Formats: sequence, structure tokens, C-alpha cells
Amino acid sequence: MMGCMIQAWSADDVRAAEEPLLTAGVALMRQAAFALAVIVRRDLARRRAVAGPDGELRDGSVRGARVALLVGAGNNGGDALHAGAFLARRGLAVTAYLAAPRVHEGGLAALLAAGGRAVTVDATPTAGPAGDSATSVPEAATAAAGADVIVDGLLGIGARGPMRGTGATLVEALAAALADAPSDGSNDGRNDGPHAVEAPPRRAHASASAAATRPWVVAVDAPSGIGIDDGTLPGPVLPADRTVTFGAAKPGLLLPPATHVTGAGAVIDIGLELPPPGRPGQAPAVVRLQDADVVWPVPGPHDHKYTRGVVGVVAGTATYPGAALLTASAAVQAGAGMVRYQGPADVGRAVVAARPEVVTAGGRVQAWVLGSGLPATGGDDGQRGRARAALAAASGRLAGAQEPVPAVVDAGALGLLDHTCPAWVVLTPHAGELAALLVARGEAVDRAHVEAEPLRWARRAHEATGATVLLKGGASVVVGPGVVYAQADAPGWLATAGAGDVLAGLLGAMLAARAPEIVTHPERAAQVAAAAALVHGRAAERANPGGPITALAVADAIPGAVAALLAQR
Ligand SMILES: NC(=O)C1=CN([C@@H]2O[C@H](COP(=O)(O)OP(=O)(O)OC[C@H]3O[C@@H](n4cnc5c(N)ncnc54)[C@H](O)[C@@H]3O)[C@@H](O)[C@H]2O)[C@@H](O)CC1
Ligand SMILES: Nc1ncnc2c1ncn2[C@@H]1O[C@H](COP(=O)(O)OP(=O)(O)O)[C@@H](O)[C@H]1O
Ligand SMILES: [K+]
Repeated sequence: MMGCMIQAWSADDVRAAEEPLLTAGVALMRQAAFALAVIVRRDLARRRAVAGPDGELRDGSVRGARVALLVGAGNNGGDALHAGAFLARRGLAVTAYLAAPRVHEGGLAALLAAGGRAVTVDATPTAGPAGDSATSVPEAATAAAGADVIVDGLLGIGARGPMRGTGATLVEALAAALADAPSDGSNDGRNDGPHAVEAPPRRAHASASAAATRPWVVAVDAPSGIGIDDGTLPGPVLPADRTVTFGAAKPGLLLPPATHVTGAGAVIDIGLELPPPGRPGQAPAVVRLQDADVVWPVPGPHDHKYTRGVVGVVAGTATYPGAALLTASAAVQAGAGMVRYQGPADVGRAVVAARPEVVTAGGRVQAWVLGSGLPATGGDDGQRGRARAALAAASGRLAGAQEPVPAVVDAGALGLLDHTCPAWVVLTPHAGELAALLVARGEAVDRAHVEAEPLRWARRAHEATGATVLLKGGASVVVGPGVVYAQADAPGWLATAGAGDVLAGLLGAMLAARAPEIVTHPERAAQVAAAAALVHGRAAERANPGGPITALAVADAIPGAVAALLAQR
């Protein structure tokens, strides 16, 4: 099922898809630049909204608005220059800051012919290529910071390594200048992904204060300098309020940490065929699920609790009893047919007292949730032994008639993986736990390394264990056999103790509902894990929109979040 998921294709695949069109003489750059200009105008008009006679805000005039183009050596700069030419023709005051000794000739000629200006940026200003003046990096940064919109065309899919040269110093100077400028709040920092083409909310334009507010930053194809294929931030990057990307999303726009500097999105269709001709069967490099992609079995008249799925929970200890309640609650709220709790008797009693739906008797289980609230070392009230046995059963390593079933391996159970696992076992580490798991396998890596290169290390963990890996964070990365998902659905308020326990219980219920299918098609576990991250984020939003949330409130918001998803069908 394809739903409306966002598919990101590698720079190499995008180039391969462009090639036949360029050979056929299709004017891809003009198409891209025109769409870019339209979006810049629309965003600006929204930001300069005026109140009509009825008091309603209407798009404002963009005539005379100041546009600063940051132009690098390649076609990314060409896009910016051509877009600048369109904007100059519509009466905007466009200045291109040329950060390379040579820039796209056709684009520069078009801009100058349309009445735009070009200024060569250099640490030691000399006459530039075809520009009409030259300026220093600090002067260019100050001037660009005073514009209404900055169009970042320094680097696109041709970027190799950290941004270097004049572009890098210009971005550093600009980032510093912009950090001091007040924001007008029209970008709330939420990343809705590359398909979110909505304009910013209309904002009443008060010219006196407008000069003091930050310019709107639009990245061309990608914020210049991000790792296009891996989402890393290897050097200077100018965070964007919007990224207008061509042909298809790029992996770096979806993957953390770069996904956090892309702002709102817009994917412009320029007619690319993906997978590229000549590469049939090639899969997108990274996928982001949208609401409509969440597969959620809806019970019918023939269902009963065993067809809905029984979740076995081995979580919490006498020292950390809360994790048991959070995990079991999330599984109950996610519609598990039944939740069986295994653990110390007093913890079990506390769980049942708070959630009478939970049973503590042994019996059939269709997915396990193991390890939440289980310390990596120290007293465990027998929980490690229970988790180890459940993991062996889930993986199909126990002799006997037991069918293997999916399992979620969280927190303290991550240290129990002494065999390789089938991919229907899903690990749910945060960055620190992933680092510890890899260190135990001989890698020299710490939490900061994982946070800097989440895809690389999540992939390494998948390769080392065989399991599907859901690396949690402000954006979460899921790696399974041949698939990568990147979800950024949750408000920052979700970074609170116990939120991970809720995710584990929710994911356990989602796996239990489709257990035989997931064991038969283990590559689907990654999609279930990504969907769980999405539902977790939606539940967090519902728990208390715009304010602090508790983990238990997130669990309690799951039923409403699921109903809202199903209502969109
Ligand atoms: N192929 C096409 O016709 C189309 C390309 N498009 C645009 O073209 C872009 C790709 O253009 P290019 O292939 O020219 O590549 P870029 O414009 O991304 O950059 C290439 C230039 O940057 C330099 N460079 C590379 N890494 C650098 C670094 N780390 N620091 C400083 N300079 C660095 C290279 O030496 C080269 O001069 C896309 O991102 C997109 O914006 C769009 O116009 C759509 C159509
Ligand atoms: N900045 C953030 N923004 C949104 N979600 C976050 C952020 N930081 C963490 N999360 C999410 O919150 C949860 C935290 O889980 P975890 O680190 O295991 O905490 P705990 O063990 O206390 O439950 C994960 O689902 C993670 O993806
Ligand atoms: K760019």
C-alpha cells in the first residue's frame, strides 16, 4: 500500500532521473525556478498580509520587497538566479550575492536583464565576473539579513562534504546576524515534511517593525551544506523556514539532524520518473509515513480478543514500577485484545489496580514488549530471566511447538541480545542506548556520534543484530531489511521520562494485531514501527496541544489519536 507517504530519493537517483529529460532538451531549471519564484511570492504575500474592510487578513502586496539571493557555483545557484529574474519582473527588488568566482551564466544574464542586481562577495573585494559591484562577507551578511526574504542557492545535490569557501563564511556570518533578529513567529519550528506546501499564516504587516524582523529563508532544493543523502550537518548551514525541493524529496530533508533545519516543505514536480529509467525496482532511500499510511486493523463482527492480539509485557521492577504501568496502559489504550503482565507480584498488583483490563496470568502471547523500566545492570526482580525467555520464544529459538512472535526490545532488555534476531524483533533504543549496544559489539561510538549520524548507526545496529531498529529522538529513524523510515511527528514536549515506555506498549499492540503477517513478512515490522512513532506523536499532540505533557497522558490520548486517523479514511 503506498498511501501518500513521502519518498526520498538519493542525489544519484535524482540525477539519473533528470538525465533523459535534459537529453531531450526539457527546460528543467526554468520549471524549477518558476515554481520556486511562485512559492517565494506567495510566502511573502502572506507575511505582508493586510486587513480588509471586513477585518479579514488578505495577502499583501510584494512590490518592492527585498529579495537576497545567495548564489553558489552550480545549478543550485542557477535556480536561484532564474527565480530572482521572475521575481524582479514582478517588481521585487532582487540582489544576488555571488559566493563563487563563476556562477550559472544563463541565470545571471536573466537576472540582470530583468532588472536585478548582482554583487560579488569576497573577503577581499575585487571586480567580480559579471556583477556590477563587489562586497565583503560581513557587508553581504548584514545586507542579506535586512532583506524580506533570503533565497539560499549556494549548494544543492552537488554538495560534497562540509560547505567550504565564501559560501561557508557568508552562511556563518548570516546565521550569527539572524540569530540576533527577532522572529515574527510565522514559522513555529514544526517540520511538516517536504509535502507541506501550505503558506505561512497570514501576518498583519506593520512596515515599521517589519525591518526589524528576520527575513523568511527559502532553501533551494535543500538547505545548503546538509548531507543530502544522510541528513548530517557536517559544516555551516543556514536553517530554512521553507525548503522547495525539485523532482522528489531528498533523504537529508527527512533524516535527523538535517530535517530540523528544513522548515516547511514543497516538492515541485518537474516530471522526473522515479525509480529512474534503467533502475527498475530501485527503492526510495528513505520514506516518511503520513497519516493515511498508518495501517490499523479495525475489528469486525468475527473478531475476538485473540484475533485482536495479546500483548505480553515484561517491564518495570520494584525500583521502577511506573514503567510497567505506562507500557501496559499504552498497550491497553492501543486496543490490544488482552495485555498480560509478567513481573514482580507487587508491581503486577499495582498495574492491575490502575488498569483492571490487565491480567497477570500466563498464557498465549502474540507480541512481547520487553525491558522498559528494567535497569541495564543491578537488581531486576527476575525480570531479566523473564525477558530472556520471552525473547528466545519470540525469535523462534525455543525448542517446542511455540510459534515465533514479534517482540519489542526496549531499555534494559537491549543488553540481553546475545544472538542475532529475526527482523520481527524491533529494538527501540534512544541514542545513548544505541551507542551502548554498539560498544558491546566492538564499535567505538558514543551518544554524540549517534546523534550526529543517526542513519549510519541505526543501520549498523540493524546489520549487527538482524533486528529492526527504531532509533528514538526528536525525529526517529527506523531501519529494517532494505528499508529506512524517518518520522518527525512529535512535539518537543514528548521528551519526558516514560514517553519511551508508552511507545513500546503502543508498538507491541500494533505488532500483536498483525503478528502472523509480520512473522511471515518481517520486512513489514519497520513500517509498523514507523507508524507507531507517528501515532505516538499524534497522541502527544492531543495530550495537551502546545504545552507540557505527561507520559501517562500520551498513553491515554492514543484512543483519540487512532480514532482521528481512522476518521480521515
Ligand atoms: N540537472 C538539472 O538540470 C537540474 C538541477 N537542478 C538544480 O541543480 C542542483 C544541482 O546542481 P549542481 O550539480 O551544479 O550542484 P550544486 O549546485 O549543488 O553545486 C555544485 C558546485 O558546488 C561546488 N561544491 C560541491 N561541494 C561543495 C562544498 N562542500 N563546498 C563548496 N562548494 C562545493 C562544486 O564544486 C560545484 O561547483 C540541484 O540541487 C537543483 O537545485 C534543478 O534546476 C532542476 C534541474
Ligand atoms: N525533542 C523531542 N521531540 C519529540 N519527541 C522526542 C524528543 N525527544 C525524545 N522524543 C521522543 O520521546 C520518547 C522518549 O523515549 P525514551 O528516551 O526512551 O525515554 P524514557 O526511557 O524515559 O521513556 C521517544 O519516543 C522519543 O522519540
Ligand atoms: K540550497
